[in-house]
Amino acid sequence: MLSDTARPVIEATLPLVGSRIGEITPLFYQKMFAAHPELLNGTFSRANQANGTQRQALAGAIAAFASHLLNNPDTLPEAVLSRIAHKHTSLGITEDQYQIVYKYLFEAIAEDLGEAVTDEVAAAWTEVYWLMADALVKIEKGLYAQQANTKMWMPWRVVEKVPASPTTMTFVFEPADDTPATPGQPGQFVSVRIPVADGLLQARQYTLSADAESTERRVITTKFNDGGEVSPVMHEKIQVGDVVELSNPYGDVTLDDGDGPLILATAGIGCTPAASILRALATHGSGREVLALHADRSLDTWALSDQMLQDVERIDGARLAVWLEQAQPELTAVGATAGGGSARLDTHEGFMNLAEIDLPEDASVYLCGPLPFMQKVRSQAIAKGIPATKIHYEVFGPDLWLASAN
Ligand SMILES: NC(=O)C1=CN([C@@H]2O[C@H](COP(=O)(O)OP(=O)(O)OC[C@H]3O[C@@H](n4cnc5c(N)ncnc54)[C@H](O)[C@@H]3O)[C@@H](O)[C@H]2O)C=CC1
Repeated sequence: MLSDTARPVIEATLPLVGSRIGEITPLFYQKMFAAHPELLNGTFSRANQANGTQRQALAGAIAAFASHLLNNPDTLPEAVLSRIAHKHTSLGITEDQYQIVYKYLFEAIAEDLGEAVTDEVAAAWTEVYWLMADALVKIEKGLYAQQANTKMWMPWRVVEKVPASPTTMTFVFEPADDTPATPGQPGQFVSVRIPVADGLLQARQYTLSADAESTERRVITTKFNDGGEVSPVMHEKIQVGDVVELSNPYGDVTLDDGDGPLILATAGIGCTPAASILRALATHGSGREVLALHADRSLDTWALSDQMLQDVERIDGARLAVWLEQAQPELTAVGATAGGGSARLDTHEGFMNLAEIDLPEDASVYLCGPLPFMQKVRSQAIAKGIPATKIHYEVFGPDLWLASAN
């Protein structure tokens, strides 16, 4: 916990650090990459550096962590740390890298804040940094220890590559060596690491979209991001037979093993964790009550629609409702695809609105989709009486929800 010496210093300087964190974090990354360019080869995302989301997420995490320490002196923000640790382990982050980050972060703080960084201020913020770093290292060691192997990256061969909608592609991989694979959990992701156009290695996280528990295959569904670095290579260059590097599966937004009702609310390519959860429930013959809700632009853009509809059909207690921005005269055909199950398919126009439907009592809610979608649907769920503690959400990429909350 924060020491009695550091606490008043953090209290006094948090507003200043908070107001300058947007300037400090880019300076930090600039200094760190100048000294350690190798960190951009396979560890940090060059795209998230270029578009500024990585530094916004770091700024948000630091501010959230320091505020938490002040407001809740006896606890650590477990949810924030867990999310970061799962992302770190999927990228193979090691303990010694925290020392590198410390050095350049504190150089950036000193340079930006100048004389305001007295020895006392530096010592107090150093304490905050190591409280956070040590907690992350501990969680990350635990996550690495749970794996079936000690490797960060393993070769997997593409055995299938099929479009899941006009802009999305499902890839199925099988192991390309005899490294024992860790079974994943529905809701988890793997990092995919490939060389991009100029030969630099870049990694991205993709949710397992089916058969998450398998050790024999990994299935992901990726969206083509025009102007992106990784998905265009995946969609246009990677072919069946090619070998790519995958991490072990990570991610803490996973299906709980209770038997209570579930609401899976997704939008766009955010459908992947829900598709994986539905597949697992169908495979295990689950008797849970499941309400799957999905929002998309049109029927055509809805990736994995057939898979989701078919799995909903296989789960006795499952229903599905979709919201499509564009009116779809052919919507009734959706039920037909799923074997005549239109009675369990409810269709709406526009953005998702929970006020339009009945929700099961006492349900756990899983959200995944663009940030404004998740923020709106979370508020709608709370307005319908679902406690915030029962609402889980998965953020693809740097966690800008945290940043936007500060
Ligand atoms: N959990 C996450 O962090 C996820 C993040 N994303 C991010 O969102 C980006 C766009 O994903 P796409 O699949 O292309 O989504 P999209 O832009 O096609 O939108 C999908 C659906 O989300 C809903 N939506 C979008 N904006 C909304 C708003 N302001 N209010 C309410 N609903 C809204 C609409 O129903 C829309 O049809 C991705 O590139 C990714 O960065 C996407 C999926 C999951």
